[in-house]
Amino acid sequence: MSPQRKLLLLGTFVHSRTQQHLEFLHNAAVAVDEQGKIVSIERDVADVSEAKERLFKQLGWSEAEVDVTEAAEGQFFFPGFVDTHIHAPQYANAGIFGKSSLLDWLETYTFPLEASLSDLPKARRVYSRCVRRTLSHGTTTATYYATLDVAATNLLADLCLSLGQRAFVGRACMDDPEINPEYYRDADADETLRATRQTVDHVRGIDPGFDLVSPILTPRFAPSCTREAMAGLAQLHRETGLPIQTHISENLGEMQLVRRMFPEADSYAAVYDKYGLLTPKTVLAHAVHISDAEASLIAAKGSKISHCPCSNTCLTSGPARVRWMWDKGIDVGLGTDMSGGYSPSILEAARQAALVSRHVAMGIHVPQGDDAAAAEREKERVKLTVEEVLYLATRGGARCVGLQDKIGGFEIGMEWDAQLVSLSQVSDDGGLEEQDDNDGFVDVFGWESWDDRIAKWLYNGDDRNTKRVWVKGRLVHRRN
Ligand SMILES: Nc1nc2[nH]cnc2c(=O)[nH]1
Ligand SMILES: [Zn+2]
Repeated sequence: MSPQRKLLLLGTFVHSRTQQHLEFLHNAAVAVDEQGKIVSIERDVADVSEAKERLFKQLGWSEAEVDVTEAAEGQFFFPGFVDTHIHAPQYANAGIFGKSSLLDWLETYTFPLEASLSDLPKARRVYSRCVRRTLSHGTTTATYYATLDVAATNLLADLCLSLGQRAFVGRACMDDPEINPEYYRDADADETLRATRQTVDHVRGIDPGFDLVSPILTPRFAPSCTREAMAGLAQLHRETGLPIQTHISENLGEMQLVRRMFPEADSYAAVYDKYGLLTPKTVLAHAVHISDAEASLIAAKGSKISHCPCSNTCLTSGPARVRWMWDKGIDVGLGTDMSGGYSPSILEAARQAALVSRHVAMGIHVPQGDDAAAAEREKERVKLTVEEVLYLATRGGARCVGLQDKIGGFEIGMEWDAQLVSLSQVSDDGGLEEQDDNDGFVDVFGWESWDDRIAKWLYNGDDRNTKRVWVKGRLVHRRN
């Protein structure tokens, strides 16, 4: 990799200050060192060239060693998105799910595709496209499920590193002979653990500090795993401190299966707890149907939830209740869960999170009489705002994967994982400014507040608005 250059970014910066509030830094200057760390943030800079000169002097930098990017009118810098749950091999199936729901979808579409990626050239095609595509949508950190195949999983880690995406890469573990098809399963728990260790060792070899790419222990979901495999992975977690990801309570048929297969546990969450998998470093995808007691258990264990609204709709799994999870004190991030969800975009996931929360609200029954007003208030409360879903997409996701001190916002000492967003400027005759012709369909007339511009981007934006993407200070995607 060529040595990285220092960066100076100028213009408007937008990020989450809190769960409810965005912060806008206008006429700001952000300096990033060659390690990709933010070393200076100045706001309300009156004179750009004066500020440049002063900053370079302060930092001991010379102009020649710095790449300067200035956001034009209508553009802003935003933190890179964190996808807390995505299946890289399934990228080839994005949009293909028909009328299926989870268990038949796995059997019909997913297991055959995943198994076929033991063909390494095919895996390379799918994985490199997946990483490039998600980067182009502003995903600077992705928490990936790969497949059973160690070589292909290791290849995904290699590609994340070379293409510059921050990633957690999990070799999917599935050793239960009943649920997993014969053509796509581990021989036994020993094989699961051996193969997992091979991927852990590989990633340690290519990125010893796990600075950009880290392994993640990945029991696919309880029905896919024997008790021995789950307990073995939990032991590996205790030895290595590596994070864990799995699925929970996505679908009613799946939950029935769990009840039948694990009669020793009171609930789905209790299965993971019994075998040592509910930890502060565990990300649980979906949690659509968890009970109050399960949510309390997850909160007490400090485990996180990846909300996957697009997938939960596509596979008719159900509407997950983010406000309730937050009330319980659980950290929540967003997952595309592609190809359970059709889209590789976290902006789309954020939009869908806002919409699904409205479906949750519409499902709240308003009784006649004294309780009506309280029910109406609750209906309002469960709806997620623009600010809240963008928090989920950035800082919320960063907390889920333990990177809250490194990414998700613009603070001195954090790393420059960011995107430059551009919205089309409508000219006086109702056309577009020339450079904006290919900028998607967010039209800004000029009278909108910054809050309104961000809302327009959330609801109508796409990858055409994402002009530059950086991870750890490295430019990893650019669109003209
Ligand atoms: N959405 C989703 N749920 C799962 N549960 C077990 N495997 C999967 C998967 O690949 N996708
Ligand atoms: Zn999933």
